[in-house]
Amino acid sequence: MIEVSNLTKRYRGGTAVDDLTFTVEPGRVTGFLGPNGAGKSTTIRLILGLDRPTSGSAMIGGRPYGSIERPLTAVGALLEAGDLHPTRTVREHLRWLARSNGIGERRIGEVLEATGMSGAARKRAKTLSLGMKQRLGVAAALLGDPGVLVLDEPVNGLDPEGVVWIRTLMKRMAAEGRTVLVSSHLMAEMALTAEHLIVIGRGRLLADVPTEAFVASHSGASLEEAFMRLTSESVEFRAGGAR
Ligand SMILES: Nc1ncnc2c1ncn2[C@@H]1O[C@H](COP(=O)(O)OP(=O)(O)OP(=O)(O)O)[C@@H](O)[C@H]1O
Repeated sequence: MIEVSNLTKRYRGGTAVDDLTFTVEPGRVTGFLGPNGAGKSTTIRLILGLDRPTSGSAMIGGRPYGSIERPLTAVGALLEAGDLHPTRTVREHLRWLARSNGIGERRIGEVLEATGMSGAARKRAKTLSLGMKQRLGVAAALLGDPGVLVLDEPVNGLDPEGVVWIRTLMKRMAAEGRTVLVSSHLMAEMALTAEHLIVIGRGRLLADVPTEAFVASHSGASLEEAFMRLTSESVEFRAGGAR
């Protein structure tokens, strides 16, 4: 479970996350939505201890990320700009991560298999396509067999087969009782994947609802239309002029 309580992050230029409180429950895929600049990536970075909150807290299984021993065994994360050593091979990258978390060599083969990357194990990171990098990122997230998965825009760069694969994987992980938080701009994809939604705008919570109820409350509009209506006041910039 992920618990975000009164989380606030201010930068010199303004407030990215503004008194955000929500819980991500295990056993279902939770979609994390919001227009550009809403604060999704900042929230995810705060959950993963990559940045310090100005106030409030983000807990994973009751603990801040930074205090979790062998964090890969508790939380798997896929971030938009994953850092890959360019000349390291796929297997070397996973081995390096596994070692630092006390994870055995056998698990590397398992995650390569699970992500369709077995055939690419000896490829160097710099030669991977965007879709393969995404798959490697997912393999790294799965390494520690974690109970919590946090995925920032995982569909980016994936071809249609990859999109179905990641959707199926997230649903299976949730069905196994794991906590799955996934951010995306692709509403049609979220409608198919997420059972629950957390929507933010300008750093604030706009909705924390089951996907079905969210769409139903917007008189049968598509998720995309419902999202546009909810966030229309919260977009930072709009084509054609002022807010
Ligand atoms: N390191 C930083 N310094 C200053 N401002 C920042 C920093 N990181 C993010 N921001 C600002 O915080 C706000 C939220 O950004 P964030 O990247 O979290 O939004 P997002 O919802 O992930 O956006 P997108 O959908 O475009 O990825 C933006 O206004 C952004 O400019």
